[in-house]
Amino acid sequence: MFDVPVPDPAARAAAQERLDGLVKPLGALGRLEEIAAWLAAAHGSVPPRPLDDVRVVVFAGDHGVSALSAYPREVTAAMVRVFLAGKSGVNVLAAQVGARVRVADLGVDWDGADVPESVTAHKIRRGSGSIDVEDALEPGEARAAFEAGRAIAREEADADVLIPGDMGIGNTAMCAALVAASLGLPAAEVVGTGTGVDESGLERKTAAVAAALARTEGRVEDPFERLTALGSACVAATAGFLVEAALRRIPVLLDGVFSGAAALVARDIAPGVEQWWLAGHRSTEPSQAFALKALGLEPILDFGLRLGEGSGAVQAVPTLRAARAIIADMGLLADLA
Ligand SMILES: O=C(O)c1ccc[n+]([C@@H]2O[C@H](COP(=O)([O-])O)[C@@H](O)[C@H]2O)c1
Ligand SMILES: Cc1cc2nc[nH]c2cc1C
Repeated sequence: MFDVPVPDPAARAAAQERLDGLVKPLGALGRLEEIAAWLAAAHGSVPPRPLDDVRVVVFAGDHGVSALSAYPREVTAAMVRVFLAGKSGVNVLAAQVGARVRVADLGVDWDGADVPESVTAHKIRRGSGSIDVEDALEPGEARAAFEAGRAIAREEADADVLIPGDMGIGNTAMCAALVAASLGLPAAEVVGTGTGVDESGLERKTAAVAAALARTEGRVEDPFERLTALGSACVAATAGFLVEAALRRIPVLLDGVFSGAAALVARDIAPGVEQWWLAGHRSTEPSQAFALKALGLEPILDFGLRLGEGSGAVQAVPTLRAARAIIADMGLLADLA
């Protein structure tokens, strides 16, 4: 069991009092005020710390159901090299807001011989089982991956905000299955087009997710069993990363469908962790919408993004900085001449 801390209620109350006294009509900065109070509670200070140190960790892994993607399995490993070269979407978007990007290979199906040890240090396995016909992970691997994700969060514990990203061809089918199993939803409601499958691709994907749910029915109540049956090493690690971030009082901006699926499982493992999260953006995947609704999170941005990698969440960083700025720098009504 985890003793999840509660974001500081005194800092939240002090932030709210200051927000109410700022030189504006009461509540006129809307959602920005909510975010400012949330950030103050998470950092335990008014104003919150400047968000100078924002870090993205891209959890990479292959999936047994990669044939359900619009792109070939080999893209996952190739993209690890793109992240390292600084040329991915999230590298470029993170650079815009001064965020750092780290990639962690939890389960890519390659040897990655010439990538830095820091990338593969927490590797659990190569690929995962094809969840429509077999378990994703061997017994014990879900917990090992969860612990690996916790270790990664400990390595990044100086951050002011953490962002989980993802790279893995086929991972949207895995996410749909995890979300469906977590919330008791049918495959047809949660499966989306991922990287852009056509109508027949969507049918095949829905059938595979339905088969995965039928195969594992009755044994996915336990979150670690759910990760073993339907998840992957990278999503289990992300759940561990989210839990450890909350234990260390680090606020998190969730990204797309992969974040949402990991977050649902993390919340089942450690209830209360969701208080440490904001949803950076709404992705196009239906299972992300279900996950965010169940977590009580309203996305900050809605740009129709479906890239993953952490790319949507990094774009919400300026909004968090704006929320901090109002509380740090605006004048007070009481000082009006
Ligand atoms: O973040 C999202 O919501 C999202 C939606 C669609 C696709 N993706 C990315 O695309 C890959 C998974 O798509 P697919 O079609 O291969 O399952 C994976 O690398 C994700 O990061 C991500
Ligand atoms: C090129 C490419 C980049 C990605 N980044 C995240 N998912 C991806 C899927 C593809 C196909």
